[in-house]
Amino acid sequence: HCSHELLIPYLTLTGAAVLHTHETKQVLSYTVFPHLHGRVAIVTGGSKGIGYETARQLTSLGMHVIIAGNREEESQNAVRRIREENVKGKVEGCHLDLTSLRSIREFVQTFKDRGLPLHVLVNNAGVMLVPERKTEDGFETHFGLNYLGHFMLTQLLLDTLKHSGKQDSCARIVTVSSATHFVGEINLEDLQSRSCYSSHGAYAQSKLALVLFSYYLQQTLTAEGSHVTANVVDPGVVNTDLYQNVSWPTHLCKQLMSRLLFKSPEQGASTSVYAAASPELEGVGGCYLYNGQRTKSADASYDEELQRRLWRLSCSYVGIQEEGQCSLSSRQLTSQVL
Ligand SMILES: NC(=O)c1ccc[n+]([C@@H]2O[C@H](COP(=O)([O-])OP(=O)(O)OC[C@H]3O[C@@H](n4cnc5c(N)ncnc54)[C@H](O)[C@@H]3O)[C@@H](O)[C@H]2O)c1
Repeated sequence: HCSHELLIPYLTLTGAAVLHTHETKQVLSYTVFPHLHGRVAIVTGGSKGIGYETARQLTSLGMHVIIAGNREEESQNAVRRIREENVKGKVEGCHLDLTSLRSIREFVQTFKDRGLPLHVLVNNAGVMLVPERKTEDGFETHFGLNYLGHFMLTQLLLDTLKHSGKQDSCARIVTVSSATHFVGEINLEDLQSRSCYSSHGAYAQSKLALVLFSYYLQQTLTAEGSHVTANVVDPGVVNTDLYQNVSWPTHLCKQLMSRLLFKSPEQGASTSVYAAASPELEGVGGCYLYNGQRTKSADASYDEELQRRLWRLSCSYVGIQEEGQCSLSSRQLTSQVL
């Protein structure tokens, strides 16, 4: 973890340059996507950046989109801006703070109380390179928010997804990872990065964990014969606020080059929307998608033993039995982690 300090700036700049040379900054065409009227989606972190564009584009395809975010005003602004476009679907905001297991439970309860189906869950929210600090439940922030928060959210919504998916129209879980997962390492003995904290290593670990989780989830869904699919998306290098914590030289480079080399948020959301809505991916899960195409993820992400061990540990961290039932209260959980 501690030797990662230059990797994210390096990956960002080389990734952006590769993107530029291959001219892959196009927005995928949505005209081929079916109208999705009546289908319900939750987009975490849908108030800005890639998540906002994902929410906007899914709404324009006719979906009922719930923007799940931790900043009330930002979410309401996003909802207002999307509504102003006279889009075909419905959009609304709902409070969700992924750094709090209590907030995740409350969000899911509020959603379930409405009796709505759920056809698409986009696990998009994330932070990068935040200084060392803990979530409400005592987890390292990247691990707790980017990975474990989405792990918990997905687990709690799985029954609704399973009820909503049909044989010819599966419910879809779309999880946003990053090329940074290629340099990630999972340290099962120290998932909270206590022995040596590196914000770069912690971010990369959280993004690799999301890929491992998604693949294992797909295996269990297939084994059960569920009509739910799980795919992972790499949005590319996108001009968003995610880079607010990078070092000042990287920030300067980004300021100078982002317009030319980085994808716009709209372009960055293309693959998430593709994974959420494309007929080509009907019934297809367990893929790593980049620029609207299936591609290979890091070798470590296919390690089934690692997937299983991470899954088990994650279940114990959030107090969920492997069958998906809650066994521990938040209070027990906090004392266990701390
Ligand atoms: N921008 C890129 O180049 C890039 C590259 C690879 C992967 N990604 C991934 O794309 C996803 C979206 O990032 P972005 O680039 O749009 O960044 P962004 O900073 O614009 O958006 C992040 C979103 O996450 C939300 N969020 C942050 N903390 C939260 C919390 N505690 N609870 C709920 N929501 C919270 C924010 O409110 C925001 O809506 C992230 O998972 C990121 O890791 C981005």
